Amino acid sequence: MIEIRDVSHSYQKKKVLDSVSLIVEKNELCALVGRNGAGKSTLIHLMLDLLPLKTGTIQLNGIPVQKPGWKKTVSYLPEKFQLYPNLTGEENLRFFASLEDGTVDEDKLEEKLKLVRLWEDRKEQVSGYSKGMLQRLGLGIMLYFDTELLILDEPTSGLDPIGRIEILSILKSLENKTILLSSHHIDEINQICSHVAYLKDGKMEKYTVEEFETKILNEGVLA
Ligand SMILES: Nc1ncnc2c1ncn2[C@@H]1O[C@H](COP(=O)(O)OP(=O)(O)OP(=O)(O)O)[C@@H](O)[C@H]1O
Repeated sequence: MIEIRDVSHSYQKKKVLDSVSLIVEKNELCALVGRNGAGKSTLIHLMLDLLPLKTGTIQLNGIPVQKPGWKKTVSYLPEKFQLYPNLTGEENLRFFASLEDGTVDEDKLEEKLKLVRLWEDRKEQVSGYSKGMLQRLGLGIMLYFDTELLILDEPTSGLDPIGRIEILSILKSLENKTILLSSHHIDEINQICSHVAYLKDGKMEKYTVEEFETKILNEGVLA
């Protein structure tokens, strides 16, 4: 569960988030939507303690961000995940998996590579991977940690239609996950999300996908 209450953020004198509140319930898939520059990345960075939270509170699964333990509750997939191009897909996953305590769970490694449909390509250097494969590997690394809470920054950005469908179908297949993903595509929001958190002029409103389509979409907020 994500609980954001009265969060504000300014860059110099420019107020980007103005007393933003949002609850994402357990097992909910919620899209984070707003025009370019609306403050989506800023909010995500505050949620991950990548920016200092000065006003308001953010709790992830009941743990306030900045307090010990919150990092273990959440995994984040940035828009561009930095992989090692000269390592294979499997070696990349192995590297990130081992960062926690130096060990790798071999069964889990296989399970996640199969889940993101890279088992057959695991021995190939990632410099030879397509954009879609790179993004699926990033997703596999994220899922290796088995956190209940997932935050994804434009997970299908720059992918061709097939690459997007592959990412969406993996996300759709996940069980017992609470997911917040930023997106500019109503078709993908429609396919996998139940709710939309809409940022506009520094304010946040939450809608069901149906409400969002009827009330907001004619404002032309999405690509
Ligand atoms: N480090 C910074 N210093 C000053 N202004 C910033 C900084 N980071 C972001 N901004 C500004 O804050 C506003 C919100 O940016 P942010 O990246 O959070 O928006 P976004 O909704 O993620 O945009 P996009 O959809 O284009 O990724 C923008 O006007 C941006 O120019």
